[in-house]
Amino acid sequence: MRRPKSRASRKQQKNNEVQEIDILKEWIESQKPESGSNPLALDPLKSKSPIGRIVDPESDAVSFSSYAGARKFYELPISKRTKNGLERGGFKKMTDIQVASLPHALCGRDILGAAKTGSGKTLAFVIPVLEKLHRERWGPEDGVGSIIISPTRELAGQLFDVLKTVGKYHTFSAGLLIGGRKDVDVEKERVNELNILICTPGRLLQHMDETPNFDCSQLQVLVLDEADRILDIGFKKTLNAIVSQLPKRRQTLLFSATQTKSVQDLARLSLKDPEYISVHEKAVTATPNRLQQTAMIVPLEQKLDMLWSFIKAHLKSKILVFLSSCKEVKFVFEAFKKLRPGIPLKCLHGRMKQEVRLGIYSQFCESRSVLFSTDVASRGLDFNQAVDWVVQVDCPEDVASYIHRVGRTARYLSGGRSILFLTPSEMKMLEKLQAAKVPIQFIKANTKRLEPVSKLLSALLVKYPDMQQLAQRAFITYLRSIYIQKDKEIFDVTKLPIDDYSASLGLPMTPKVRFLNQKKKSKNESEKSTLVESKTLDMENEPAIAKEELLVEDVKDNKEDKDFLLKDAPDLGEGNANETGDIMPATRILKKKKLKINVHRPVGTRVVFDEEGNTQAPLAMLAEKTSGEIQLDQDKKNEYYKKMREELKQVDKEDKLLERQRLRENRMKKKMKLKKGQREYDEGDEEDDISGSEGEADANKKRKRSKIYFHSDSEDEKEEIKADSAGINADSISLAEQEQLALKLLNSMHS
Ligand SMILES: Nc1ncnc2c1ncn2[C@@H]1O[C@H](COP(=O)(O)OP(=O)(O)OP(=O)(O)O)[C@@H](O)[C@H]1O
Repeated sequence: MRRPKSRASRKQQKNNEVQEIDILKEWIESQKPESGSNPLALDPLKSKSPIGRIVDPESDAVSFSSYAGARKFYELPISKRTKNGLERGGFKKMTDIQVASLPHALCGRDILGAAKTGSGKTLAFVIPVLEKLHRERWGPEDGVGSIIISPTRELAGQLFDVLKTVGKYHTFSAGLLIGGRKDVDVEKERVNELNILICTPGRLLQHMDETPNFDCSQLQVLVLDEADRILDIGFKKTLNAIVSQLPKRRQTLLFSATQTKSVQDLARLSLKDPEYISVHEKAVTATPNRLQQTAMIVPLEQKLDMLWSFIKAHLKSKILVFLSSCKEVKFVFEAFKKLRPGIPLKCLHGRMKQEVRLGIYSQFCESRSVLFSTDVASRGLDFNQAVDWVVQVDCPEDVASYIHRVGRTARYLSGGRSILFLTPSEMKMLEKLQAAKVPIQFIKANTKRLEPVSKLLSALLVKYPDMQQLAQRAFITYLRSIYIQKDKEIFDVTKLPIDDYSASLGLPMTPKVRFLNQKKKSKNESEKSTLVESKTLDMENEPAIAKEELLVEDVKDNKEDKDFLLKDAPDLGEGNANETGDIMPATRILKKKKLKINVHRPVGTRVVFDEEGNTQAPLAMLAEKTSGEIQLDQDKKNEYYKKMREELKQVDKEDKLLERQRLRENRMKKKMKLKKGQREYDEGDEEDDISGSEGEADANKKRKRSKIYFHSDSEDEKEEIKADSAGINADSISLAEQEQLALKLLNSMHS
């Protein structure tokens, strides 16, 4: 048991510390590296040279060792507390980025640091943070002294662990502020007592907006890890709002494997003559040397076959698989889990609960398994036991994204391998990677060893109706992810074999993809071309059953659509949740939500009941189970579809009749409105207005007209909704009367 320290020894320790701080300050100031110099280019210190304060015994003259050429942590002007923490973490020799940046950062300069993935950038900013606050003798009453911002919650958690290790012997208080945690009220009570905050942008801004007396006015050091990501358009508004509340006099450290050089970005952070430290700029490759990278063409419809075969062939490996959407991750995970490949499977994406996310992350750190993930795991994460393989099933959005994804393997001194699946239309990506110094080898897929999985998936979808929904959503969100990509040289949704892709997921019919139809429509309008369309996009000619039964783009799906839009939309600051899942503060103006009304929805899901009254998937009734396998008789299936088509045709006929009648009524209403004139309409509006002031009444009117946004399938329906929202009561006049009136109107117009 440790004996409590006596008052005298505590006093002695304090004096020693004050002395140490004075020496550190003097040492740092006297041996500052020249601004713009590269410490990595200097010769290392001689092994037996004295370190720190050197007193000449003869003349009593005091000098300090040069720290710019330091290669080991103990050669740096840092406190004993930090040195002990580093030793505890097993850190002795510095990595290149640490050698190059720490001397500049310790003397208070702003840093723009770039180095390959897994090269030790975290310590390059954690050490200066601890040292700055230590030298300033920061205490609990001083409040927030440093803020470290990370783009994802998992990465923030990991940074917090590093801070805890290296800062173990310091007395600062530190807090992890990330979205998705329920204890925000507890956080609010304590956040003002914390000295170091590690946070995701959304949660930090939430505290700035909502926590009473939240004060960052004394901030000393701001750190942006994965700086290019935090500075990009997705976080733009949030970051601008954060920075506007921070003092301008501070040190700013930016680190990433793919650093931003945009002057505009840097201006937003008001950096002062930053040191641009890019240790691997002249390196032959942009990725770690121990990483073996391959790419191969995999047609879209074979991706799952290839992935399944790959997993089956690497059952003893730790594999990280990247897919482009949460719903794809969910579907592939659930489907492969049911097919039991013989290795534990896990999945990670931004729509999972925070505790589950952290649980999965730490489980994957500990064990050999396959983790299916979105880009939420692409940056910064350092999985304890090395990842053997990174498999990119869906093409990354750009070169930077590729570099971060593959960077989850081959970290520090370990090796690793990666494979990228490219569809034939995505081959341009290979050129872009090679141009960006990514040494990637193109290989041919060995199709002989391919284990087709789509038939198994079809059977699964019949057996588990929920899986069918998941597959449909995966299908649509994948197409949408391609559709919204910025780089149209690589991503062209019109080149995808969507029917084959749908079949490869086990889907019996290709789901309707509304945004593709819209794209098709607008293309036709702009080109004013005749109706020559590729077969793959001709969804209108699909059998009626495909339209009705498999229509899956419902309101729920809009959530996922947002997920994708986050990638390139600047709306992170205005939506409710970003990829990190952070809740955006309510004080900002919320964008008016477009309400999607799916006119087909009531018949979108066909519910069939078995004899006991349980719901069943329509095709499940036709399936037969022979020797444990589920089989569908093709004739029965065809017959079933034929019957359904006929039924639907009949319903369709009736619907069309009704629809025509409704449209006629709408046209009448419109003309009526025109005739009655704006004056009458305004009067009606004023009657409703109870605001009292003219200005407000005006604003109210505007609001009334623009408040409701509808998204409907047909222009006609939009017209109908607009008419209704303009307050015209369709019941107040009969159809016959309306027709008569319209005729009169027309006659008077032509006479
Ligand atoms: N000086 C060092 N000595 C030994 N190990 C180190 C040293 N510096 C860092 N490491 C280890 O190297 C691994 C990668 O470090 P880190 O996570 O900081 O990389 P990074 O450059 O931030 O990567 P990324 O770009 O992917 O975020 C970690 O496991 C870390 O503990």
